[in-house]
Amino acid sequence: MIELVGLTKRYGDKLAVDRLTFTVRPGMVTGFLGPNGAGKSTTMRMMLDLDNPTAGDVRIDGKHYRQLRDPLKHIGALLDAKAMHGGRSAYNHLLCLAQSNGIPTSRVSEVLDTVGLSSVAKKRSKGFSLGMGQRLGIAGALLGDPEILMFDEPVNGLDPEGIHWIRHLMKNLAGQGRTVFVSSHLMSEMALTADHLVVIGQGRLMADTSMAEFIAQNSRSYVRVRTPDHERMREALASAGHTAVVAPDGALEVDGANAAQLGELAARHQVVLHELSPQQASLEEAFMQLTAESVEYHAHAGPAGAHPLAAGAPYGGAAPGAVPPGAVPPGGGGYPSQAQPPQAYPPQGPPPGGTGQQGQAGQPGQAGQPGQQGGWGADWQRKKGS
Ligand SMILES: Nc1ncnc2c1ncn2[C@@H]1O[C@H](COP(=O)(O)OP(=O)(O)OP(=O)(O)O)[C@@H](O)[C@H]1O
Repeated sequence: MIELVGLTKRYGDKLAVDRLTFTVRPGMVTGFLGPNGAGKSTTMRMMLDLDNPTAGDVRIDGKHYRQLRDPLKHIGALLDAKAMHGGRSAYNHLLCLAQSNGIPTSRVSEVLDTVGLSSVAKKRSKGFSLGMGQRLGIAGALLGDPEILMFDEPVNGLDPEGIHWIRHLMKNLAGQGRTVFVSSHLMSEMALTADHLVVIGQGRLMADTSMAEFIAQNSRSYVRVRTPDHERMREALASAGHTAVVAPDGALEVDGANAAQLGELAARHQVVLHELSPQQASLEEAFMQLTAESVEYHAHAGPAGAHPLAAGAPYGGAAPGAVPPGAVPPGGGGYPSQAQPPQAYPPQGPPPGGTGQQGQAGQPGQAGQPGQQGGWGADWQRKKGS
């Protein structure tokens, strides 16, 4: 379990993390989301004692990180896959970590096998691709068989097989009762992996809730209607007081009525339907809805205006909350509060000033803790059994 109480970090004028209070619980995958520069990496660094909080506190199973004996046996982390000695082989990199944390040498080959790097174990890591580096970083996190695992953008650079593998790895680790805390900008991947979400924006806590609740609370549902009798359906909708938005493919997205009501409405007006499908927003849509106002770094994709079909007023009259012209986002979400210039997400390129990920040379305590041999994995096994 990881507990944060009022955790705050200020860099000069910049309040990077603002009084964060939440608990990351065992037995589930907790996703850590936020726009670029929201403070995710800074928060994770403070959890690992790589950065000092300006105020507040963070504890790992009730202790400060620096109080942990052999920290890799308690918490394993992947923060920056490139933060390793490139001249060392993958095997030697892990061997150093193992020896300084009282972890048996045999574990090195085990984790190399787990992450699929056995065949390049003797190769220097500086020749590794991004994805291979990620795998090596993940091997380092798993080395001490810890009960808490933390991954910052773990799928970055992984191929589809690798993404599939890490998804199942995280689920399995959580299924064993471990605490798994993972940040990612890949919403589709997070939707498949995380059970619980912690969302921050500009350093502040915006949500701490289950995946299902998050999507339900931060999105609208609507019904997608496709018909060759466009005009007649439009008139039918207007007569019933429903508002519709035209999706880029010409389908109507109707709020405020369920599929059965719309099917009956169409039947009464003798409108042929080719599609009538209730839509649940995706995690990405819900995330963008919640964080729209806390996005600091906007990219601009070109001239304003979405799909040409969206240029007119929404069908069915000017209902309150109707999407204004040009506001239907690509994909046709049509959420009123996204009525702003189109934005690519995530924005391309680094934010001004960088994200400050320099110097994350692994976890403290990965070196300099010799003499803790013996009992490897015992704590974890004991806790699992208790
Ligand atoms: N060492 C530092 N010195 C000064 N400012 C920093 C430092 N580290 C981070 N910041 C600033 O703190 C804010 C939060 O950065 P952080 O890297 O934690 O965000 P993030 O949510 O991890 O972003 P991303 O998703 O882009 O990785 C940013 O404005 C960043 O520029």
